[in-house]
Amino acid sequence: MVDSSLPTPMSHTEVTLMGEESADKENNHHRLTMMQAFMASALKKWGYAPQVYELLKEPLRTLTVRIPIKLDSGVTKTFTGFCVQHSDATGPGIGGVKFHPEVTEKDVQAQAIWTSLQAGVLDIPYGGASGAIVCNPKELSFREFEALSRGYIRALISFIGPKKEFIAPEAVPNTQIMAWMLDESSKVKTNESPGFVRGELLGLGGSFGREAAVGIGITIAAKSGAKRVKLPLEKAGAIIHGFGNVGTYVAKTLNAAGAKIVGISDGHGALYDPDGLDVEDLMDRRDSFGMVTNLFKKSISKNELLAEDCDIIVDSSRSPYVRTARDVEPIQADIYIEVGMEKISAEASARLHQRGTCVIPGLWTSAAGPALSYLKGIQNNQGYAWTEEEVKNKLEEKLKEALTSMVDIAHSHRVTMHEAAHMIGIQKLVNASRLRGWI
Ligand SMILES: NC(=O)c1ccc[n+]([C@@H]2O[C@H](COP(=O)([O-])OP(=O)(O)OC[C@H]3O[C@@H](n4cnc5c(N)ncnc54)[C@H](O)[C@@H]3O)[C@@H](O)[C@H]2O)c1
Repeated sequence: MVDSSLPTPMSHTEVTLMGEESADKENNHHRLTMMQAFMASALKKWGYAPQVYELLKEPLRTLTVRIPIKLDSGVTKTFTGFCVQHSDATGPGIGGVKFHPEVTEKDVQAQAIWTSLQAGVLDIPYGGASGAIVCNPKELSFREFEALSRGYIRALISFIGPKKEFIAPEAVPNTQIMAWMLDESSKVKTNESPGFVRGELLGLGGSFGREAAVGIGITIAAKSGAKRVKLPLEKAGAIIHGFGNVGTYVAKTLNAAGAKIVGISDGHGALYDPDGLDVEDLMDRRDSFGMVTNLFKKSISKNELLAEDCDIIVDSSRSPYVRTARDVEPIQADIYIEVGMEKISAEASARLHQRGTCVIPGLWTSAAGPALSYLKGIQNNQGYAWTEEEVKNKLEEKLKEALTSMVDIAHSHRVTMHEAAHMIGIQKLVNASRLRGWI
Protein backbone atom coordinates (compact mmCIF):
# COMPACT_ATOMS: atom_id res chain seq x y z
CA MET A 1 0.00 0.00 0.00
CA VAL A 2 1.51 3.34 -0.98
CA ASP A 3 1.43 5.99 1.69
CA SER A 4 0.86 9.43 0.32
CA SER A 5 1.59 11.09 3.66
CA LEU A 6 5.26 10.13 3.64
CA PRO A 7 7.55 13.09 3.06
CA THR A 8 8.77 13.42 -0.50
CA PRO A 9 12.52 13.62 -1.11
CA MET A 10 13.65 16.89 0.30
CA SER A 11 13.83 19.73 -2.09
CA HIS A 12 17.07 21.39 -1.09
CA THR A 13 17.37 25.11 -0.98
CA GLU A 14 19.03 26.09 -4.21
CA VAL A 15 22.22 27.67 -3.00
CA THR A 16 23.79 30.15 -5.35
CA LEU A 17 27.51 29.72 -5.67
CA MET A 18 28.11 32.69 -3.46
CA GLY A 19 31.35 31.73 -1.77
CA GLU A 20 31.64 28.33 -0.26
CA GLU A 21 31.87 29.30 3.38
CA SER A 22 28.44 30.91 3.48
CA ALA A 23 26.98 28.15 1.34
CA ASP A 24 28.38 25.59 3.78
CA LYS A 25 26.74 27.35 6.70
CA GLU A 26 23.38 27.57 5.00
CA ASN A 27 23.34 23.95 3.98
CA ASN A 28 24.84 22.48 7.16
CA HIS A 29 23.25 19.74 9.30
CA HIS A 30 20.65 18.69 6.79
CA ARG A 31 21.85 15.14 6.61
CA LEU A 32 19.35 13.61 9.07
CA THR A 33 16.43 15.21 7.23
CA MET A 34 17.99 14.18 3.95
CA MET A 35 18.43 10.61 5.17
CA GLN A 36 14.79 10.50 6.28
CA ALA A 37 13.70 11.80 2.89
CA PHE A 38 15.75 9.16 1.04
CA MET A 39 14.27 6.55 3.37
CA ALA A 40 10.70 7.77 2.86
CA SER A 41 11.19 7.75 -0.88
CA ALA A 42 12.59 4.18 -0.85
CA LEU A 43 9.66 3.02 1.33
CA LYS A 44 7.21 4.62 -1.08
CA LYS A 45 8.81 2.87 -4.03
CA TRP A 46 8.35 -0.49 -2.28
CA GLY A 47 4.81 0.51 -1.24
CA TYR A 48 5.28 0.09 2.54
CA ALA A 49 2.75 1.42 5.08
CA PRO A 50 3.28 4.62 7.15
CA GLN A 51 3.98 2.65 10.35
CA VAL A 52 7.20 1.41 8.72
CA TYR A 53 8.49 4.93 8.26
CA GLU A 54 7.43 5.79 11.82
CA LEU A 55 9.52 2.89 13.14
CA LEU A 56 12.62 3.52 11.05
CA LYS A 57 12.82 7.30 10.69
CA GLU A 58 14.61 7.69 14.04
CA PRO A 59 17.01 5.49 15.98
CA LEU A 60 15.69 3.14 18.69
CA ARG A 61 18.25 4.47 21.17
CA THR A 62 20.20 7.73 21.49
CA LEU A 63 22.43 8.06 24.52
CA THR A 64 24.41 11.11 25.62
CA VAL A 65 27.22 10.62 28.10
CA ARG A 66 29.60 12.96 29.91
CA ILE A 67 33.23 11.86 30.15
CA PRO A 68 35.48 13.58 32.70
CA ILE A 69 39.19 13.41 31.82
CA LYS A 70 42.23 14.74 33.69
CA LEU A 71 44.20 16.69 31.11
CA ASP A 72 48.02 16.75 31.16
CA SER A 73 47.80 20.18 32.83
CA GLY A 74 46.06 18.58 35.83
CA VAL A 75 42.74 20.30 35.03
CA THR A 76 39.65 18.08 34.62
CA LYS A 77 37.75 18.59 31.39
CA THR A 78 34.37 16.97 30.76
CA PHE A 79 33.66 15.84 27.22
CA THR A 80 30.30 14.90 25.70
CA GLY A 81 29.87 11.59 23.92
CA PHE A 82 27.01 10.06 21.91
CA CYS A 83 26.03 6.50 21.21
CA VAL A 84 23.18 5.90 18.77
CA GLN A 85 21.65 2.53 17.88
CA HIS A 86 19.27 2.85 14.98
CA SER A 87 17.94 -0.69 14.72
CA ASP A 88 18.99 -4.12 15.90
CA ALA A 89 16.33 -5.94 13.87
CA THR A 90 18.97 -7.45 11.57
CA GLY A 91 21.59 -8.02 14.28
CA PRO A 92 23.86 -6.17 16.72
CA GLY A 93 24.69 -2.63 15.71
CA ILE A 94 27.93 -1.82 14.01
CA GLY A 95 29.18 1.72 14.03
CA GLY A 96 32.18 3.96 14.01
CA VAL A 97 33.21 6.40 16.72
CA LYS A 98 34.02 9.87 15.50
CA PHE A 99 36.24 12.31 17.44
CA HIS A 100 35.29 15.74 16.14
CA PRO A 101 34.83 19.24 17.64
CA GLU A 102 31.59 19.98 15.77
CA VAL A 103 29.84 16.62 15.75
CA THR A 104 26.20 16.81 16.88
CA GLU A 105 23.61 14.31 18.09
CA LYS A 106 21.78 14.65 14.76
CA ASP A 107 24.95 13.88 12.78
CA VAL A 108 25.42 10.70 14.79
CA GLN A 109 21.75 9.73 14.33
CA ALA A 110 22.03 10.20 10.56
CA GLN A 111 25.21 8.13 10.49
CA ALA A 112 23.54 5.31 12.49
CA ILE A 113 20.58 5.16 10.08
CA TRP A 114 22.98 5.21 7.19
CA THR A 115 24.96 2.29 8.62
CA SER A 116 21.71 0.28 8.95
CA LEU A 117 21.12 0.84 5.25
CA GLN A 118 24.72 -0.10 4.44
CA ALA A 119 24.32 -3.41 6.29
CA GLY A 120 21.25 -4.00 4.14
CA VAL A 121 23.10 -3.14 0.92
CA LEU A 122 25.83 -5.62 1.87
CA ASP A 123 23.35 -8.19 3.19
CA ILE A 124 25.30 -8.68 6.42
CA PRO A 125 23.69 -9.59 9.77
CA TYR A 126 24.19 -6.25 11.52
CA GLY A 127 22.14 -3.24 12.44
CA GLY A 128 23.16 0.40 12.26
CA ALA A 129 24.85 2.27 15.08
CA SER A 130 27.20 5.19 15.46
CA GLY A 131 29.12 7.01 18.15
CA ALA A 132 31.02 10.23 18.66
CA ILE A 133 32.98 12.27 21.16
CA VAL A 134 32.86 16.04 20.86
CA CYS A 135 36.53 17.04 20.99
CA ASN A 136 39.32 18.47 18.89
CA PRO A 137 41.76 15.59 18.33
CA LYS A 138 44.51 18.06 17.38
CA GLU A 139 44.39 19.50 20.91
CA LEU A 140 44.75 16.14 22.68
CA SER A 141 48.00 14.53 23.74
CA PHE A 142 48.54 10.80 23.24
CA ARG A 143 47.76 10.18 26.93
CA GLU A 144 44.64 12.35 26.86
CA PHE A 145 43.45 10.48 23.76
CA GLU A 146 43.86 7.19 25.58
CA ALA A 147 42.01 8.49 28.66
CA LEU A 148 39.13 9.76 26.51
CA SER A 149 38.86 6.51 24.52
CA ARG A 150 38.76 4.48 27.72
CA GLY A 151 36.34 6.92 29.38
CA TYR A 152 33.92 6.59 26.45
CA ILE A 153 33.87 2.80 26.84
CA ARG A 154 33.37 3.00 30.64
CA ALA A 155 30.46 5.39 30.18
CA LEU A 156 28.71 3.12 27.68
CA ILE A 157 29.70 -0.36 28.71
CA SER A 158 26.16 -1.46 29.68
CA PHE A 159 24.85 -0.55 26.23
CA ILE A 160 27.54 -1.96 23.98
CA GLY A 161 29.20 -5.35 23.50
CA PRO A 162 29.37 -8.20 20.97
CA LYS A 163 25.65 -8.91 21.22
CA LYS A 164 24.52 -5.26 21.27
CA GLU A 165 26.89 -3.02 19.39
CA PHE A 166 30.36 -3.34 17.94
CA ILE A 167 32.65 -0.38 17.92
CA ALA A 168 34.53 0.26 14.69
CA PRO A 169 36.94 2.96 13.55
CA GLU A 170 35.58 6.11 11.89
CA ALA A 171 37.12 9.42 10.98
CA VAL A 172 40.01 9.75 13.42
CA PRO A 173 39.88 6.47 15.36
CA ASN A 174 42.77 4.30 14.36
CA THR A 175 43.84 0.84 15.34
CA GLN A 176 45.50 2.02 18.59
CA ILE A 177 42.28 3.67 19.77
CA MET A 178 40.37 0.48 18.99
CA ALA A 179 42.92 -1.49 21.03
CA TRP A 180 42.50 0.84 24.06
CA MET A 181 38.73 0.49 23.77
CA LEU A 182 38.99 -3.29 23.64
CA ASP A 183 41.32 -3.31 26.65
CA GLU A 184 39.02 -1.05 28.68
CA SER A 185 36.03 -3.25 27.96
CA SER A 186 37.98 -6.37 29.05
CA LYS A 187 38.82 -4.60 32.31
CA VAL A 188 35.29 -3.48 33.04
CA LYS A 189 33.58 -6.61 31.74
CA THR A 190 35.45 -9.86 32.11
CA ASN A 191 35.61 -12.33 29.23
CA GLU A 192 34.85 -9.74 26.60
CA SER A 193 35.65 -11.24 23.22
CA PRO A 194 38.08 -9.60 20.81
CA GLY A 195 35.11 -9.29 18.48
CA PHE A 196 33.79 -6.42 20.62
CA VAL A 197 35.67 -3.85 18.62
CA ARG A 198 36.38 -3.91 14.93
CA GLY A 199 39.49 -2.50 13.33
CA GLU A 200 41.97 -3.06 16.16
CA LEU A 201 45.61 -4.09 15.93
CA LEU A 202 46.50 -7.30 14.12
CA GLY A 203 48.05 -8.78 17.29
CA LEU A 204 44.71 -8.31 19.10
CA GLY A 205 42.40 -10.16 16.74
CA GLY A 206 42.27 -7.48 14.06
CA SER A 207 41.97 -8.34 10.40
CA PHE A 208 44.19 -7.51 7.47
CA GLY A 209 42.85 -5.02 5.02
CA ARG A 210 41.52 -2.22 7.27
CA GLU A 211 43.54 0.56 5.66
CA ALA A 212 43.11 -0.69 2.13
CA ALA A 213 39.35 -1.34 2.40
CA VAL A 214 38.00 2.05 1.24
CA GLY A 215 40.54 2.22 -1.59
CA ILE A 216 39.54 -1.27 -2.75
CA GLY A 217 35.87 -0.24 -2.83
CA ILE A 218 36.57 2.91 -4.82
CA THR A 219 38.83 1.15 -7.29
CA ILE A 220 36.04 -1.38 -7.96
CA ALA A 221 33.66 1.57 -8.42
CA ALA A 222 36.05 3.31 -10.84
CA LYS A 223 36.66 0.13 -12.84
CA SER A 224 33.01 -0.79 -13.09
CA GLY A 225 32.01 2.80 -13.94
CA ALA A 226 34.77 2.94 -16.57
CA LYS A 227 33.48 -0.29 -18.09
CA ARG A 228 29.97 1.09 -18.22
CA VAL A 229 30.95 4.30 -19.96
CA LYS A 230 33.48 2.40 -22.13
CA LEU A 231 36.47 4.34 -20.83
CA PRO A 232 39.88 2.65 -20.46
CA LEU A 233 40.94 3.43 -16.87
CA GLU A 234 44.56 3.74 -18.07
CA LYS A 235 43.53 6.77 -20.12
CA ALA A 236 41.26 8.35 -17.52
CA GLY A 237 41.87 11.66 -15.78
CA ALA A 238 40.54 11.79 -12.21
CA ILE A 239 39.80 14.64 -9.83
CA ILE A 240 39.93 13.91 -6.10
CA HIS A 241 37.68 16.33 -4.29
CA GLY A 242 38.91 16.13 -0.67
CA PHE A 243 42.57 15.12 -0.57
CA GLY A 244 42.46 13.72 3.00
CA ASN A 245 42.86 10.18 4.39
CA VAL A 246 40.54 8.57 1.89
CA GLY A 247 41.36 10.95 -0.95
CA THR A 248 45.10 10.27 -0.85
CA TYR A 249 44.56 6.54 -0.66
CA VAL A 250 42.21 6.69 -3.62
CA ALA A 251 44.61 8.93 -5.57
CA LYS A 252 47.38 6.38 -5.05
CA THR A 253 45.22 3.37 -5.99
CA LEU A 254 43.77 5.08 -9.07
CA ASN A 255 47.30 6.13 -10.07
CA ALA A 256 48.43 2.53 -9.66
CA ALA A 257 45.49 1.39 -11.82
CA GLY A 258 46.81 3.69 -14.58
CA ALA A 259 44.57 6.74 -14.15
CA LYS A 260 46.06 10.25 -14.08
CA ILE A 261 45.19 12.50 -11.14
CA VAL A 262 44.47 15.85 -12.78
CA GLY A 263 42.95 17.69 -9.82
CA ILE A 264 42.72 17.70 -6.04
CA SER A 265 41.02 19.91 -3.48
CA ASP A 266 41.22 20.41 0.26
CA GLY A 267 39.51 22.70 2.78
CA HIS A 268 41.45 25.70 1.40
CA GLY A 269 41.17 25.41 -2.39
CA ALA A 270 42.02 23.27 -5.39
CA LEU A 271 44.77 22.44 -7.90
CA TYR A 272 44.25 21.38 -11.51
CA ASP A 273 46.75 20.24 -14.14
CA PRO A 274 45.51 18.35 -17.22
CA ASP A 275 48.99 16.79 -17.54
CA GLY A 276 48.67 15.19 -14.12
CA LEU A 277 49.69 16.12 -10.56
CA ASP A 278 52.48 14.54 -8.53
CA VAL A 279 50.41 12.84 -5.81
CA GLU A 280 53.36 11.66 -3.69
CA ASP A 281 54.87 15.17 -3.68
CA LEU A 282 51.54 16.76 -2.68
CA MET A 283 51.12 14.23 0.12
CA ASP A 284 54.60 15.01 1.49
CA ARG A 285 53.95 18.75 1.46
CA ARG A 286 50.68 18.73 3.40
CA ASP A 287 50.73 20.71 6.64
CA SER A 288 49.48 19.48 10.03
CA PHE A 289 45.94 20.55 9.03
CA GLY A 290 46.14 18.38 5.91
CA MET A 291 46.30 21.42 3.58
CA VAL A 292 48.55 21.67 0.56
CA THR A 293 46.72 23.84 -1.99
CA ASN A 294 47.55 26.99 0.03
CA LEU A 295 51.20 26.58 -1.02
CA PHE A 296 50.41 27.20 -4.68
CA LYS A 297 49.87 30.58 -6.30
CA LYS A 298 47.95 28.96 -9.14
CA SER A 299 45.38 27.33 -6.89
CA ILE A 300 41.71 27.65 -7.90
CA SER A 301 38.49 27.45 -5.89
CA LYS A 302 36.85 24.12 -5.00
CA ASN A 303 33.83 25.00 -7.14
CA GLU A 304 36.00 25.86 -10.14
CA LEU A 305 37.61 22.45 -9.86
CA LEU A 306 34.22 20.72 -10.18
CA ALA A 307 33.81 22.21 -13.66
CA GLU A 308 37.26 21.19 -14.96
CA ASP A 309 37.67 18.63 -17.72
CA CYS A 310 38.09 15.08 -16.36
CA ASP A 311 36.62 11.57 -16.66
CA ILE A 312 36.17 10.67 -13.01
CA ILE A 313 35.34 12.73 -9.93
CA VAL A 314 35.86 11.11 -6.55
CA ASP A 315 34.05 13.19 -3.93
CA SER A 316 35.84 12.35 -0.70
CA SER A 317 35.67 15.76 0.96
CA ARG A 318 34.57 16.19 4.53
CA SER A 319 32.43 19.21 3.77
CA PRO A 320 29.09 19.59 5.57
CA TYR A 321 27.71 21.04 2.35
CA VAL A 322 25.32 18.87 0.31
CA ARG A 323 25.60 19.49 -3.44
CA THR A 324 22.36 20.53 -5.11
CA ALA A 325 21.23 19.85 -8.70
CA ARG A 326 22.47 23.30 -9.57
CA ASP A 327 25.91 22.66 -8.08
CA VAL A 328 26.46 19.52 -10.18
CA GLU A 329 25.40 21.21 -13.42
CA PRO A 330 28.99 22.16 -14.46
CA ILE A 331 30.35 18.65 -13.84
CA GLN A 332 31.84 17.21 -17.02
CA ALA A 333 33.01 13.84 -15.68
CA ASP A 334 31.42 10.62 -16.96
CA ILE A 335 31.77 8.97 -13.57
CA TYR A 336 30.94 10.54 -10.21
CA ILE A 337 31.99 8.50 -7.18
CA GLU A 338 30.57 9.64 -3.87
CA VAL A 339 32.50 8.64 -0.75
CA GLY A 340 30.83 9.01 2.63
CA MET A 341 27.32 9.97 3.63
CA GLU A 342 25.07 11.78 1.15
CA LYS A 343 27.37 14.32 -0.52
CA ILE A 344 24.78 15.10 -3.19
CA SER A 345 21.02 15.57 -2.93
CA ALA A 346 18.47 13.22 -4.51
CA GLU A 347 17.82 15.88 -7.16
CA ALA A 348 21.53 16.27 -7.92
CA SER A 349 21.87 12.50 -8.29
CA ALA A 350 18.82 12.43 -10.60
CA ARG A 351 20.24 15.29 -12.67
CA LEU A 352 23.58 13.51 -13.19
CA HIS A 353 21.75 10.26 -13.97
CA GLN A 354 19.60 12.05 -16.54
CA ARG A 355 22.71 13.40 -18.25
CA GLY A 356 24.20 9.91 -18.51
CA THR A 357 26.82 10.33 -15.77
CA CYS A 358 27.53 7.06 -14.00
CA VAL A 359 26.94 7.84 -10.30
CA ILE A 360 28.22 5.43 -7.66
CA PRO A 361 26.58 6.27 -4.32
CA GLY A 362 28.44 6.61 -1.04
CA LEU A 363 26.12 4.08 0.59
CA TRP A 364 27.96 1.49 -1.48
CA THR A 365 31.50 2.96 -1.81
CA SER A 366 31.82 3.46 1.94
CA ALA A 367 30.46 0.01 2.72
CA ALA A 368 33.94 -1.51 2.53
CA GLY A 369 34.47 -0.69 6.23
CA PRO A 370 31.35 -2.55 7.47
CA ALA A 371 32.08 -5.37 5.00
CA LEU A 372 35.53 -5.76 6.47
CA SER A 373 34.10 -5.69 10.01
CA TYR A 374 31.81 -8.53 8.98
CA LEU A 375 34.78 -10.53 7.67
CA LYS A 376 36.69 -9.82 10.86
CA GLY A 377 33.73 -11.10 12.92
CA ILE A 378 33.78 -14.37 10.98
CA GLN A 379 37.53 -14.75 11.58
CA ASN A 380 37.11 -14.04 15.31
CA ASN A 381 34.22 -16.50 15.62
CA GLN A 382 36.08 -19.30 13.91
CA GLY A 383 39.35 -18.50 15.72
CA TYR A 384 41.24 -18.56 12.44
CA ALA A 385 42.69 -15.60 10.59
CA TRP A 386 42.73 -15.39 6.81
CA THR A 387 45.74 -14.11 4.87
CA GLU A 388 45.73 -10.58 3.47
CA GLU A 389 45.03 -11.97 0.01
CA GLU A 390 42.08 -14.05 1.27
CA VAL A 391 40.57 -11.04 3.06
CA LYS A 392 40.99 -8.86 -0.04
CA ASN A 393 39.35 -11.46 -2.30
CA LYS A 394 36.39 -11.96 0.04
CA LEU A 395 35.98 -8.20 0.45
CA GLU A 396 35.97 -7.68 -3.31
CA GLU A 397 33.46 -10.51 -3.74
CA LYS A 398 31.09 -9.00 -1.13
CA LEU A 399 31.32 -5.52 -2.65
CA LYS A 400 30.85 -6.74 -6.20
CA GLU A 401 27.76 -8.78 -5.21
CA ALA A 402 26.28 -5.65 -3.61
CA LEU A 403 27.12 -3.53 -6.65
CA THR A 404 25.43 -6.04 -8.97
CA SER A 405 22.25 -6.02 -6.84
CA MET A 406 22.23 -2.23 -6.91
CA VAL A 407 22.62 -2.07 -10.68
CA ASP A 408 19.86 -4.71 -11.09
CA ILE A 409 17.42 -2.72 -8.94
CA ALA A 410 18.32 0.53 -10.72
CA HIS A 411 17.50 -1.12 -14.07
CA SER A 412 14.41 -3.09 -13.03
CA HIS A 413 12.81 -0.17 -11.15
CA ARG A 414 14.14 2.58 -13.44
CA VAL A 415 15.63 4.51 -10.54
CA THR A 416 18.96 6.23 -9.89
CA MET A 417 21.80 4.31 -8.26
CA HIS A 418 21.23 6.37 -5.09
CA GLU A 419 17.60 5.31 -5.00
CA ALA A 420 18.50 1.69 -5.74
CA ALA A 421 21.02 1.61 -2.88
CA HIS A 422 18.50 3.06 -0.42
CA MET A 423 15.77 0.70 -1.64
CA ILE A 424 17.95 -2.39 -1.05
CA GLY A 425 19.13 -1.14 2.33
CA ILE A 426 15.63 -0.39 3.58
CA GLN A 427 14.11 -3.62 2.29
CA LYS A 428 16.39 -5.82 4.41
CA LEU A 429 15.57 -3.75 7.47
CA VAL A 430 11.84 -3.90 6.84
CA ASN A 431 11.87 -7.66 6.27
CA ALA A 432 13.71 -8.32 9.53
CA SER A 433 11.43 -5.95 11.49
CA ARG A 434 8.40 -7.67 10.00
CA LEU A 435 9.64 -11.17 10.83
CA ARG A 436 10.19 -10.04 14.43
CA GLY A 437 6.59 -8.83 14.53
CA TRP A 438 7.52 -5.17 15.08
CA ILE A 439 5.43 -4.02 12.14
N1 LIG B 1 38.39 7.42 6.84
C1 LIG B 1 37.66 6.34 6.58
O1 LIG B 1 37.98 5.20 6.93
C2 LIG B 1 36.36 6.49 5.80
C3 LIG B 1 35.69 5.35 5.40
C4 LIG B 1 34.52 5.48 4.61
C5 LIG B 1 34.07 6.73 4.31
N2 LIG B 1 34.72 7.83 4.76
C6 LIG B 1 34.16 9.13 4.40
O2 LIG B 1 35.02 9.73 3.45
C7 LIG B 1 35.01 11.15 3.62
C8 LIG B 1 36.45 11.64 3.82
O3 LIG B 1 36.99 11.02 4.98
P1 LIG B 1 38.53 11.23 5.36
O4 LIG B 1 38.78 10.29 6.48
O5 LIG B 1 39.38 11.18 4.17
O6 LIG B 1 38.50 12.74 5.91
P2 LIG B 1 39.72 13.75 6.04
O7 LIG B 1 39.32 14.74 7.07
O8 LIG B 1 41.02 13.04 6.20
O9 LIG B 1 39.77 14.45 4.61
C9 LIG B 1 38.76 15.27 4.16
C10 LIG B 1 39.31 16.21 3.12
O10 LIG B 1 38.26 17.10 2.72
C11 LIG B 1 38.78 18.41 2.72
N3 LIG B 1 37.69 19.36 2.89
C12 LIG B 1 37.11 19.84 4.02
N4 LIG B 1 36.14 20.71 3.71
C13 LIG B 1 36.09 20.74 2.36
C14 LIG B 1 35.31 21.44 1.44
N5 LIG B 1 34.38 22.32 1.84
N6 LIG B 1 35.50 21.21 0.11
C15 LIG B 1 36.46 20.34 -0.33
N7 LIG B 1 37.26 19.68 0.52
C16 LIG B 1 37.07 19.87 1.82
C17 LIG B 1 39.79 18.46 3.85
O11 LIG B 1 40.72 19.52 3.74
C18 LIG B 1 40.46 17.10 3.60
O12 LIG B 1 41.42 17.24 2.58
C19 LIG B 1 34.11 11.43 4.82
O13 LIG B 1 32.82 11.74 4.34
C20 LIG B 1 34.08 10.11 5.57
O14 LIG B 1 32.90 9.94 6.31
C21 LIG B 1 35.86 7.75 5.48
